[in-house]
Amino acid sequence: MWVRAGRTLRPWAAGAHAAAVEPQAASRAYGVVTEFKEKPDMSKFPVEDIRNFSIIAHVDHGKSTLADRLLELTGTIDKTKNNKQVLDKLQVERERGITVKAQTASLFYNFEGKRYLLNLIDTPGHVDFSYEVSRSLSACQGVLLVVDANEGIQAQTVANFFLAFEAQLSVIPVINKIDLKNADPKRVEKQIEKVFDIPGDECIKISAKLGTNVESVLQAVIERIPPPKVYRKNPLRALVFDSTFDQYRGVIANIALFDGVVSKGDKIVSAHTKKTYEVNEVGILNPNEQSTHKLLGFLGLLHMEVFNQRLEQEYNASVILTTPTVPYKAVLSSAKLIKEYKEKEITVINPAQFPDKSKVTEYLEPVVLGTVITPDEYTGKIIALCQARRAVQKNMIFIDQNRVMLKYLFPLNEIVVDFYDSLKSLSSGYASFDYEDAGYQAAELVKMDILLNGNFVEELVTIVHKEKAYSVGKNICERLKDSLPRQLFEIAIQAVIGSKVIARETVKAYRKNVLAKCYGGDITRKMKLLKRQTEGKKKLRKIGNIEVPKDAFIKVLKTQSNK
Ligand SMILES: Nc1nc2c(ncn2[C@@H]2O[C@H](COP(=O)(O)OP(=O)(O)OP(=O)(O)O)[C@@H](O)[C@H]2O)c(=O)[nH]1
Repeated sequence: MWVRAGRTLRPWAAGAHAAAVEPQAASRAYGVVTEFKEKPDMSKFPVEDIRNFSIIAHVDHGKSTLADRLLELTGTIDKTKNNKQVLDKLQVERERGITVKAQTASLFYNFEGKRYLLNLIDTPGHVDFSYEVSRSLSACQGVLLVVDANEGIQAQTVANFFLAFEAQLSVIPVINKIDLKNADPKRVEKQIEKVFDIPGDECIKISAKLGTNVESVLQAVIERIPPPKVYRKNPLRALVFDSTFDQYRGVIANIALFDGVVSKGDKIVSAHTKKTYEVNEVGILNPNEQSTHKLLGFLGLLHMEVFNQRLEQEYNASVILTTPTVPYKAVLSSAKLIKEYKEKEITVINPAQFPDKSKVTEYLEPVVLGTVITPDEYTGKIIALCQARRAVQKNMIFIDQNRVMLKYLFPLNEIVVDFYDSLKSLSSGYASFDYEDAGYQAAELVKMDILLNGNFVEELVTIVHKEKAYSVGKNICERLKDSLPRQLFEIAIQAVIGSKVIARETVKAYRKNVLAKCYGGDITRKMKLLKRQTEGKKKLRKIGNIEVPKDAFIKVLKTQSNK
């Protein structure tokens, strides 16, 4: 349910109802929803007939396709061949065929003589976007856990299941793609029993693509997921689980209603900021606007490239990429710094502000508990990869005859750039990965600067583990050398810790043939021309403005943590 509020707020009420609902207007605005024959009066819609649920799964296991079928079955959209990932509205989602942003849709479904309101939140499956999953879950009472009948349980299936389990949500296992030639739903059912302790007969076997058995999914949502607990007589209490920005209408918030009602004209207060807003509109469909939610940096290379692409495509913005960083902590020893920061332990997000070792008792780095699920044959290579990323093994079990589940404690900075890409490439795409926050651990860290002809490249300042500083520095210099276009002057690339140069590469200058027009053998004239060229280059080298192409940064980042 959406509501438009004041200049600044338009909440989407997943939990209960809102008073003023204009679904016909919404259907015109967003183009995918057919008009309702009658306007549902949401203020009277019984709370016990509402279900808030999410679809969670590993990437590509078919969440968006299942969402399409559910939208069709409930008459929310017309049944046409063009309904492919209808909830994936962003241009970048359609181009890449993945869900990036959690989307919502409200469905009405008649079952056994009753009309139910089913609020569906489609979530991204790719590991870089898992923060969207946990936020969506906070608005739900249950989930459909979709598992591919051929691939079986993967790392994000496990991670998402535990997010739902810890949030005490009802979990409905759905085995999808049973139409595939290699589908083995029985094997997947057994995996679900073994790993999640859910009785196999609770699994619903479907083909989202063909629509086979999808109706039983809707019925299970009604029968197995409880309605939200909302007390309409209490004062309004709601959780904002997403927000977007419309340049004409302001901030739009998606909310799950816990108590009370929200109506047009209401004054509402943000518990966090204590600011007051006025509700201007209320509805039940999620619009198409962009999120302005500022992020936790990028959560992986795909996340970075997708956001870059979105900013360019949707806002025509030119983007400067910097090295991804994680929030480090420093326990200060310098009395001056403690006074300045007013605390002893500080969090450092900008590497440029990383305090020097002489002013610090210890540095701390964030760690995550990672889950890898892989066919047994790749286990050796994956263990070596994890060790190279300073990870510590916590567990290793066989989840069926030839699939292994590994648990490792990783320093976050070792996986944030390209661990996922490396894992995929060394397992021919078969291994899957997910991770969850596991606090901080002490670490020997240093700040490394990159210099081009003596000038700092701000985008490439990096915090690295002491043990890896030399190889990371060398790798960045080599990568930059390969990606910087040659100039008329020589470029010195240096990796520096403090005043110590730890790696160096040189991009040779273009050599213009100044002797081209100098026919014959006047040696003194030739010497003069060459001397003038050398002096000119020296001058250029000092003042030369070295343009670093944007893709050079991406190339550097892609391989940086492999070494
Ligand atoms: N054969 C078959 N293919 C399916 C089925 N369901 C989905 N697919 C295909 O699987 C691929 C992934 O489907 P999506 O619905 O985009 O998967 P997703 O889980 O939403 O993926 P993300 O949005 O990236 O997390 C697409 O090519 C679908 O056509 C099914 O039941 N059978």
